[in-house]
Amino acid sequence: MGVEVVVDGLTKSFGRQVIWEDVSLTLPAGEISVLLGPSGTGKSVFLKTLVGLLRPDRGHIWIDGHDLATYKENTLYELRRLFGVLFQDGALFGSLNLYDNIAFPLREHTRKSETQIRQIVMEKIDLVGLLGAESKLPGEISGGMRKRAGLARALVLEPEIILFDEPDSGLDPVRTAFLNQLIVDINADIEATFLIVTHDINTARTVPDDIGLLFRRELVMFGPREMLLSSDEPVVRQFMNARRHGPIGMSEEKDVSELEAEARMGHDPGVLPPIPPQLMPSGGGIRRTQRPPGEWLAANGVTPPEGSFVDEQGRDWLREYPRLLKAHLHGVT
Ligand SMILES: Nc1ncnc2c1ncn2[C@@H]1O[C@H](COP(=O)(O)OP(=O)(O)OP(=O)(O)O)[C@@H](O)[C@H]1O
Repeated sequence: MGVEVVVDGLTKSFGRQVIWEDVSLTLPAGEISVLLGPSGTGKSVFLKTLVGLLRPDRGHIWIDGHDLATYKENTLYELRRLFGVLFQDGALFGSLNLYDNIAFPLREHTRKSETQIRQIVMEKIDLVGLLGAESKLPGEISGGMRKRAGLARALVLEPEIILFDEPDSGLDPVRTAFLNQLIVDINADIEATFLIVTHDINTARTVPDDIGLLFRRELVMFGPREMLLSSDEPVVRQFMNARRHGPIGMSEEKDVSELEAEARMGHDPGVLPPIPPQLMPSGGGIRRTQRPPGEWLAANGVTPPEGSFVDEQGRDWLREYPRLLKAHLHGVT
């Protein structure tokens, strides 16, 4: 099971440029969280700060009773092993084949024999669907394959927390759908804590348990997926539904005259579109940390729009989920 990450009052600036201030959130153990925000709001800086590559100005990052924000470099090294990171381009070594790339952290950070390493590497290669491609160089394979190889490498040291920096960047919609399914399946399997930075609104709407949104140097909202998908807070409604109307403009913020013009026309949060069902693990399982569809909405008295929780095959997950859960529990006991 992954670990909880508690971020408390985190602030980061470069010189006089404040990137974000007083960010507080909890990544629940074993859950999938997504961090959103317009370009340049500091999502990558947040990931780098979490993993200890950048030092925050203020605040705390609590993991297992340790505050990463105040750790000395030599102890940080140990704590960093809790993390697996999938960088945007996979960050593979161009001169090493996929096998050696994926074996690299094991050779660097463990004393495992080559036989043990082979077993782990081949298991991860199989998990990400790259069997047969082990001897290829990164330059010889597609961007999607490079990301999957990067994911295999992020998994070999059995991390408790996995950070994904725009896993869907540069991928076509079909490859993105496959990668999202892989992410959900891996979460179901290893139950680590996941944080995904993405611009892909479909990923943000269907994959996570929790969503956070950075805007104007602060964390506007962080909470259960259904809370953000049904929110009428203007910037959240605009971003979650990819609309032009709202506080976010072409460059990061709309200027005062644009906002005044919109205000004169009245606040228009737009009609809330149906809330899609959450992506389920393939193979009919349920993730241990998954919440039943509609749970947050019901607990908070929010009625979802017509057509919510219906998938592309016409299945209504408000009805489907309890059945699946029952079958799952019977299968387990
Ligand atoms: N090492 C650094 N030194 C100085 N400024 C930096 C550094 N790293 C990032 N920045 C600045 O921090 C700001 C946020 O950058 P970041 O890459 O985190 O944004 P982002 O939200 O991930 O953007 P995008 O969605 O476009 O990838 C930018 O203005 C960037 O120039």
